[in-house]
Amino acid sequence: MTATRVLVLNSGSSSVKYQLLDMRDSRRLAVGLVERIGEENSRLKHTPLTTGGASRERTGPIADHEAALKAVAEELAADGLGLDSAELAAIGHRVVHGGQSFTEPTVIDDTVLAEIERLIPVAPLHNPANLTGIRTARALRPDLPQVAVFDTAFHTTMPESAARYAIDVETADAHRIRRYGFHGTSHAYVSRATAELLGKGPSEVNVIVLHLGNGASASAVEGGRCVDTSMGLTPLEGLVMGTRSGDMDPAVIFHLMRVGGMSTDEIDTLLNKKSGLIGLCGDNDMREIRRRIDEGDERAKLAFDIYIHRLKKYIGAYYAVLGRVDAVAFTAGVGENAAPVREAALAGLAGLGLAVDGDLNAVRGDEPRLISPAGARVAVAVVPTDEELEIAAQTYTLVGKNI
Ligand SMILES: Nc1ncnc2c1ncn2[C@@H]1O[C@H](COP(=O)(O)OP(=O)(O)O)[C@@H](O)[C@H]1O
Ligand SMILES: CC(=O)OP(=O)(O)O
Ligand SMILES: [Mg+2]
Repeated sequence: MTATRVLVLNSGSSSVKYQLLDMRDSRRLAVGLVERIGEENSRLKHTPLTTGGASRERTGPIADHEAALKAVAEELAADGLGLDSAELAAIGHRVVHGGQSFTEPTVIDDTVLAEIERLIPVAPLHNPANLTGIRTARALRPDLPQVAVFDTAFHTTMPESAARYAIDVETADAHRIRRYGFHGTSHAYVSRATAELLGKGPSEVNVIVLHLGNGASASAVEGGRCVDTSMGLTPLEGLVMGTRSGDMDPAVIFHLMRVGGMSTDEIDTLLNKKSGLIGLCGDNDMREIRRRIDEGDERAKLAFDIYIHRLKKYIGAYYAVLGRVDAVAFTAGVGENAAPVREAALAGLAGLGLAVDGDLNAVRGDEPRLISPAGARVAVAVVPTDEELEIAAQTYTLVGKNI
């Protein structure tokens, strides 16, 4: 029997998303999510897709990522899809920061683990969770190839003019300070799917991809290659996010230290966890913000307006970077679901050939779809991302090569 299954683990700071796929036809056998890890009210939702069985939920405290993965392994085993299966070919892991060391999916050994660990200071919310996922999976199946697929990989094609900060070159190089970019698996998948939606090959189109989840980033993709993206050394730069500030004058930090008396760690927490939408209005979920706006809440409205203003600036910037834009693609939790965000982000941009059709924008669905009016100069699309499928495909291709 040939092993054709891949388990994908996407470990976030407080969650794990997972999928088990059969790569003969990219079919999902099981999907699930563990959220609020480390809190009292953790939740595991597991959906087996082979048996037609209903989703199962576990609630109650799940202390850490190791406990989360063990619970996931138990749920899979209960459906006869356990990690001990001979049909499992590999486990694919999302790893957020690969620095300059990793530009391709990589089979994980001790050296690779050490490098992911070395990069923790530049992805403090993400790399530790990714590492725990890898270590736990390795302990459960030491014989199986474990593959790391890096968020940063797709952005390594950025030219130096976009990747470098305008700071002293020697200092930057000594500390490997440059713009790496993140969510690359999503930007790669969505830019390709957008080309397909237009009936073209990836090399034929220029696309602005707006990945708007809890973390959010924009990218300019020219003929299938990333030429700029909004996140930088860490996933803090760029757009306004659920809990992160995105762009601001770096002198705000000196000011908070000198005048505000805050420590480095306090400022780190402020900008990564207590800023963005949650810092502006107390909520980071766009659904809740829209509900509050409908009730006339001024703070929620201001938070929304700041979010949209930043998004619009990046759309304009990447329009200029690309020169010719064939499509703008919205993706991830907010991009796929929040019609008012899409409408507001492109409002007033008809002069650039950008517009949203109100009726098409209101349609919900899981398939890639156009929301621009017929005959528009630039296509505007909603393209659901699938980081797990992309990670599975890259993992399976790499493992196939190594057999
Ligand atoms: N129906 C919806 N309407 C508006 N926003 C939504 C909706 N569903 C999800 N979201 C937004 O999507 C976010 C999560 O996006 P997701 O891509 O899953 O993020 P992450 O992978 O960073 O956890 C939520 O915080 C919420 O703001
Ligand atoms: C890199 C990053 O911001 O990821 P996420 O959106 O999953 O937090
Ligand atoms: Mg995400």
